[in-house]
Amino acid sequence: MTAPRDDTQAARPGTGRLIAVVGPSGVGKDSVMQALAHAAPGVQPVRRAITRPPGQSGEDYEALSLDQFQARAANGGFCLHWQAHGLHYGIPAAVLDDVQHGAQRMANLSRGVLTQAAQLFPGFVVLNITAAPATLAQRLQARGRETPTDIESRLARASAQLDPSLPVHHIENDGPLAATVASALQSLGLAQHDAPTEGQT
Ligand SMILES: Nc1ncnc2c1ncn2[C@@H]1O[C@H](COP(=O)(O)OP(=O)(O)O)[C@@H](O)[C@H]1O
Ligand SMILES: O=P(O)(O)OC[C@H]1O[C@H](OP(=O)(O)OP(=O)(O)O)[C@H](O)[C@@H]1O
Repeated sequence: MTAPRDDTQAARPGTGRLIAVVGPSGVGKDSVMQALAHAAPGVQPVRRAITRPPGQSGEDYEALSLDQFQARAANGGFCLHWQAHGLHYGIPAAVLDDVQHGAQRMANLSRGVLTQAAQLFPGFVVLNITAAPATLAQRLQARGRETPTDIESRLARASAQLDPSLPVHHIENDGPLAATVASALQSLGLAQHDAPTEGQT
């Protein structure tokens, strides 16, 4: 079953796009997305479904059991889904409908589904965030959501390569978050607009 389209996010057909935010674990994807959403309210983050226990820190997600996730996937409830870190992740099918109707959305995706996502979504772009390995290790330890063993395996996955044919904006997040967000806004063309204007539907 598909949730109804969120018309508060709708713009004009032909203007929609999905910004895929990618990068290694701990690089700052969720932090950058939260700050971008604040700075550009017309580009809201996607709430992912994840087979992660509820109530863990970080992003706002829909916690599903494996059975719930698999049933949702079988019913066409996701436009994209993948597995990583021993978890299943899904992007609601309604997000594709929203973007096809002109909305701008951003989603934390696996680098492994970018080629598929580029074929599905109109206006598809990638925001690839990088940071030094020592920065990643320090941030994952400080975040404290994963065990030391999980952190090791996340760091081992850090250097996944991107398909060179994708439209990619590269951003470094080794320095202050505000500087990274300013660069991302500039690179994505969101620096001066995208705040909803009065009367806009
Ligand atoms: N520029 C930054 N400077 C300092 N800490 C940061 C910065 N960006 C993110 N963090 C912190 O690093 C940790 C990992 O960030 P997070 O957004 O969860 O990364 P990801 O979603 O890529 O795994 C969090 O504790 C976050 O507060
Ligand atoms: O294939 P990759 O590009 O390596 O990505 C694998 C997964 O890692 C991230 O998950 P999650 O947000 O749960 O972890 P993170 O916050 O530690 O990055 C990302 O959103 C993917 O779901």
